[in-house]
Amino acid sequence: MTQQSETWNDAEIARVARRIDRPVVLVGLMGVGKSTVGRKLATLLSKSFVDADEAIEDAAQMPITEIFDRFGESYFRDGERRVIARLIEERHGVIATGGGAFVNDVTRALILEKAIAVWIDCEVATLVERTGRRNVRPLLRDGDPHEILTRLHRERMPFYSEAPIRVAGEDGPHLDTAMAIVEAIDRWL
Ligand SMILES: Nc1ncnc2c1ncn2[C@@H]1O[C@H](COP(=O)(O)OP(=O)(O)OP(=O)(O)O)[C@@H](O)[C@H]1O
Ligand SMILES: O=C(O)C1=C[C@@H](O)[C@@H](O)[C@H](O)C1
Ligand SMILES: [Mg+2]
Repeated sequence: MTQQSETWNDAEIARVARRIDRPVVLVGLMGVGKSTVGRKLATLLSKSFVDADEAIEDAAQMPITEIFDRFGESYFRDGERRVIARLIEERHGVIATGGGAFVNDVTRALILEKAIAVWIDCEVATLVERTGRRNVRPLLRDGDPHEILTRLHRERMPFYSEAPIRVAGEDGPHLDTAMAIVEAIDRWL
C-alpha cells in the first residue's frame, strides 16, 4: 500500500497514469500551486515534470523579473507562447504553466487540443498570502497584491474555465491537491 494516499494504492494510481496519453497541463493564477503541486503530481504518476516559467528563464538566460524589466511583458508573452508549444511537442508528463499563459488564445487552443488542461482554483486571500512570501512576480510589484489578484481572477476566470477539469487548491498538503487531480482526471477520462 502506498504512502501517497489513504484511499488509492500505487496500482490504482499507476492504472490512471497509463490511461493518460497526453501531457497534463496545469493552469491558474499565480500561487495556486501549479509548480509545487505539479512536481508532486508528476512523481505520483511516474511521469516527467517541467515548469514553463523555468524553461523560459533557461531559454532567456535571465529571471522573469529581468525579462519584464528589460524587454516588457509582450516580449515575455511571445517567448512564453513559443516555449509552451515546444514543451507540449516534447510530450512532457506534467507541465506547470505561468499564470498568464492560458489567457493567450494560441496557447490555450494548443493546450486544449493536445493536452489535458487542469485549472487549479483558489481563494484570492490565500493567493495573496502565498505570493507575498517571494518577490519574484513582476505583475504584483506595482500595486496592492490583493487588488491585482482580485482583478486578474475576474479577468482570467472565463479563460481558465475553458479547462475541462477544475480542482480546488486550498491550503493543506500538496499531495492532497495532487491526488485530487489524479481523481479528477480519472473521472474525466
Ligand atoms: N495546496 C497548498 N497548500 C499549501 N501551500 C501551497 C499549496 N499550493 C501551493 N502552496 C504554496 O504556495 C506558494 C506558491 O506555489 P507555486 O509556486 O506552486 O504556485 P504557482 O501556481 O506555480 O505560481 P506562479 O504562477 O507564480 O508560478 C508556494 O510557497 C507553495 O508551497
Ligand atoms: O500570472 C501571470 O501573468 C504570471 C505568472 C507567473 O507564473 C509568471 O509567468 C509571470 O510572473 C506572469
Ligand atoms: Mg509556478
